[in-house]
Amino acid sequence: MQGLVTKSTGSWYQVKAGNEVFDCRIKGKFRIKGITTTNPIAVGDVVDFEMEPEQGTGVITNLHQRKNYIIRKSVNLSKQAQIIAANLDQAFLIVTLASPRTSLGFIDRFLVTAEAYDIPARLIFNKLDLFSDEGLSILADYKDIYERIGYPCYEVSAKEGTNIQQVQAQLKDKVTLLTGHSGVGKSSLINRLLPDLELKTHMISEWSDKGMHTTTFAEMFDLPQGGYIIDTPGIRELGVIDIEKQELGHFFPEMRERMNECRFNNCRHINEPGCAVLEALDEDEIAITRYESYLSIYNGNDTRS
Ligand SMILES: Nc1nc2c(ncn2[C@@H]2O[C@H](COP(=O)(O)OP(=O)(O)OP(=O)(O)O)[C@@H](O)[C@H]2O)c(=O)[nH]1
Ligand SMILES: [Zn+2]
Repeated sequence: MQGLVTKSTGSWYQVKAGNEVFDCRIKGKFRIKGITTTNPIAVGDVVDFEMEPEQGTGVITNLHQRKNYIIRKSVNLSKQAQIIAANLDQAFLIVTLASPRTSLGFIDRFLVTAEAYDIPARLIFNKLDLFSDEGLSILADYKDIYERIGYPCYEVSAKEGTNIQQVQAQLKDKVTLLTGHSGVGKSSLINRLLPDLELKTHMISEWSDKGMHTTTFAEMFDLPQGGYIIDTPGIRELGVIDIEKQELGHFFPEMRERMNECRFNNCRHINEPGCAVLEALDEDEIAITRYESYLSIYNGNDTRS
């Protein structure tokens, strides 16, 4: 049978085929060229599996080719990576300007990651109900920075249900990763998007009862209007295997579209004469905050806030 992996604990996989869901394990080795992963199969994967009638569980026998996948780099130096999810159509970052504040550096690192994986990205500004007039004006500036370079933005209040339909409309028939650092209201927003939340809590406790619960890396939820959202509990930041310094500018759309005009084709856009990026920066065509993020990533400053 062919199915879609909707949840993974590292040793057990929940596989959806038609309207049925099966608990499956892996047999044999699944390797991906170039990286060593701690989990060979992830949420969003399409797999073939066979049922074992005695146990009532399945065995995954084949992994279908992935359109894309995102990973989390392990914190140690073993170069091991964990695949968080596969076959994404888009990724949404939930951000807040206050309580807690998402830094622009954090937003920009997320966007660079999405570009590196070639996954369209959008930003959701949550907690709209808390905004003062001053906050609203900052929000307008931020929206302008990001929409100008091709990242659609939404302003919502998960608490009050404001503008949730705009987000919902974008999710229809797509596989969407939702992410954001702790406290931004990701769970509250998911609750809004999945009216049938009882299902969510129910599934998790059922797995724990069966003793299958270890760490949940990611979980996929059916949307009532069609499509899926992927939640990544406890994952603060997405990792990219490796971005070469020379490549970094390609992952900033506003730099990408100008760098062919730089005098030197190996321009780093830092202090080179005839740099089209620096010129655009001078003329306020490129936001200074975006350029600062470029420099920060380029220099390997890993300030995570
Ligand atoms: N005022 C306001 N508070 C919100 C809104 N959305 C969420 N919150 C509050 O923000 C806090 C964090 O919300 P959660 O939904 O738990 O956030 P989370 O991103 O899932 O955070 P973690 O559970 O830590 O991962 C809670 O106290 C929510 O009630 C909103 O739109 N407006
Ligand atoms: Zn340049």
